Amino acid sequence: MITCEGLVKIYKTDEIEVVALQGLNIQIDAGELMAIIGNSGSGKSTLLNILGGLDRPSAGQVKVGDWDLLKITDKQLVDYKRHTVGFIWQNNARNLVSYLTALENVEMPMMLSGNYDPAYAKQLLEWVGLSHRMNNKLQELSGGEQQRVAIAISLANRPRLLLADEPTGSVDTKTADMILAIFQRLNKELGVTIVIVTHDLSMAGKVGRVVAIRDGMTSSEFIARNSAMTADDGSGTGLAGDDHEEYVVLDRAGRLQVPKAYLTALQIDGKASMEFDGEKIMIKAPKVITASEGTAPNSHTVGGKTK
Ligand SMILES: Nc1ncnc2c1ncn2[C@@H]1O[C@H](COP(=O)(O)OP(=O)(O)OP(=O)(O)O)[C@@H](O)[C@H]1O
Repeated sequence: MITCEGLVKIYKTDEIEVVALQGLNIQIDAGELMAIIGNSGSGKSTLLNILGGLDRPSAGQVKVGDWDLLKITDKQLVDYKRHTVGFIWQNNARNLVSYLTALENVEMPMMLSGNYDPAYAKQLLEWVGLSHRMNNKLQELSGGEQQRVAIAISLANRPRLLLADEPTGSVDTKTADMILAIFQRLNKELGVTIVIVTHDLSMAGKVGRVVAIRDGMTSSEFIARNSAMTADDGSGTGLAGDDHEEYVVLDRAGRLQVPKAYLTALQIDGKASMEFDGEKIMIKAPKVITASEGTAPNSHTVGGKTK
């Protein structure tokens, strides 16, 4: 459903340019429920905003279904946001109207977009487990309940893709589990593709695939073997355990990102030597060549003279 290839996003301000995404590749299948993790500033929200049509890519390829988000016109983008994608933020509930009921809050955007469907509004609140709180004013609901109203609203336009940026960032563990269970149900029963950006490793650990972003590029991927992944292997993500297999991501040109911790441990800086023994590829610190050792290993001789 989603294909990003060599995706670049550059933010330009008066004096500086920030390269938020530098040639990111990612493929997300229709009907997938997956998570994106990464340190602060790695480009997660930038990616999500581009996929949600809130921000424009600078270069590369980004396709969602039949939509090409690099070439899309402003008018088509409005259509895309209205019909294809739903968005959930950490503090979504802030955008809700406190003196309206939960149901009225779901109905209102439906009315504004000309798709008023009261039966569907009720069904959405049932899906998020709030049928008993439908007629309560928003201010009477807890933070977690308000976030569930926000999830119901994000589905009001029947999107095929749901993007959630830190959806459990400001709720307790029990509510976070409940929100994840709602996502799992929506994914299974409605077939909505769901992409979650999160810092919450326990949440990431409960989905089938997790993609780690580092410095604006996809660096590694964790695929579930069984269910949960919680153990920290020291690789910096805290995700690889017995339950998930970690893979390094290679782009089309064969480039990969080597974790900084590995490079530091081997004091590799700028150059490395690479060997292939028929089964494995080994990356090592370059051999230090002293004057007494003579010719450098990467030089070659032509016509008897060293070049
Ligand atoms: N509107 C903007 N203008 C200029 N720079 C920006 C803008 N938005 C993001 N950036 C920069 O782009 C980089 C990636 O930011 P982004 O918000 O995508 O990271 P993130 O991984 O979501 O971080 P966090 O987890 O802290 O939200 C950062 O260096 C950030 O400062």
